[in-house]
Amino acid sequence: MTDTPTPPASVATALARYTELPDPAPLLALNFGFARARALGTALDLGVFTALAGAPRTTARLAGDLGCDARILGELLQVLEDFGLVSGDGAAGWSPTGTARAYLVEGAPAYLGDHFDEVLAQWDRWSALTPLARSGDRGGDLGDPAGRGRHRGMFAGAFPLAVRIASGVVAALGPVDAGRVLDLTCGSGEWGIALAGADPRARVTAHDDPALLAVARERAAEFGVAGRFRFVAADFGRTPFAEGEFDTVVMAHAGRFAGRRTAARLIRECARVLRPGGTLLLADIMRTPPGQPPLGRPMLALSLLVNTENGGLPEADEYRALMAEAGITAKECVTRGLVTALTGERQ
Ligand SMILES: C[S@@+](CC[C@H](N)C(=O)[O-])C[C@H]1O[C@@H](n2cnc3c(N)ncnc32)[C@H](O)[C@@H]1O
Repeated sequence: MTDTPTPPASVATALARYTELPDPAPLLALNFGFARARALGTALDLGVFTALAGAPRTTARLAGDLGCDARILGELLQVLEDFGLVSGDGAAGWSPTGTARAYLVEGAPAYLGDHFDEVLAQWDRWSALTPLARSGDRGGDLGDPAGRGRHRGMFAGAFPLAVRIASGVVAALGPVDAGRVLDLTCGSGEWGIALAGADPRARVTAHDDPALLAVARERAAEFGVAGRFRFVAADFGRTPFAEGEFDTVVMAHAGRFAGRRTAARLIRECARVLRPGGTLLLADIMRTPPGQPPLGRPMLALSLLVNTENGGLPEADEYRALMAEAGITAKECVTRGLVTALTGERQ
């Protein structure tokens, strides 16, 4: 046996400057995160998961079917295997894993590809984060009322995620007597659907832009509650609703995109159309829900600065203050994952 030679003292000292440092692996993963997102986006663009869902295919066959270069597609499939999204191999055939079948195959009820597309479409805006950080000049249109309907993939495409949370929050709030419900800026309608599911007598008015209402209508039908829904397209600045018309009003995920001034206006509108004693359910991602871990909140806060003109993550107490100004007394507070729901009673 030969002894491993001891490096000269000067080499050992120099080496220690590199080996006795914290593990850099998390930094490398962060730095390469953009490539992972792009690889998933390209697999969705090409329709890889949808094509493989029918029957396993070899790399060569899939390349022919999708009109792709077999070498690059082969490497992409290896990456997707590494992500846990396909299994098999290039010669015997690839198949989507359970996660990919559930969320990445077009036509699946929980398909998230439209939402992911819209998130990836923020690429250029995020690439300009450095000049934004220097100048502070914001300009994204994600919260701009004029841009509504353009972000259908972002909002309606997230239904499979949102309906789980909305149902969980409604269940956590306990038995509901929702009555006449208004879901203001309802998106794909998950909150109205959750309330209609919890209260078989609830009748829901779903309000948004026509493009989003078409999605809400389909989703309400999917859940068998469309017969208790009506759909009202209107700008939230000029709604046709009467004073005190509703027992329950939902305002979900609107304030953080729109900014404080518009959120205050929306909460005043909720108060106006609620009957005295009626309930406001205000759900949003809030900055620091008491006793909750941050999860992805800091990144979402940054995303609102990148993608909206006025948006930002609000504090629950800011919403409580806006509710109080509008004549609504805050009551319960429930957090599920990233979403916090405040309830309040109209005075
Ligand atoms: C972030 S989404 C929230 C959707 C839904 N409430 C939810 O919880 O998923 C905001 C919604 O507000 C709608 N919206 C934005 N500006 C609007 C306006 N001026 N009038 C009516 N709806 C508007 C958009 O179409 C979009 O569906």
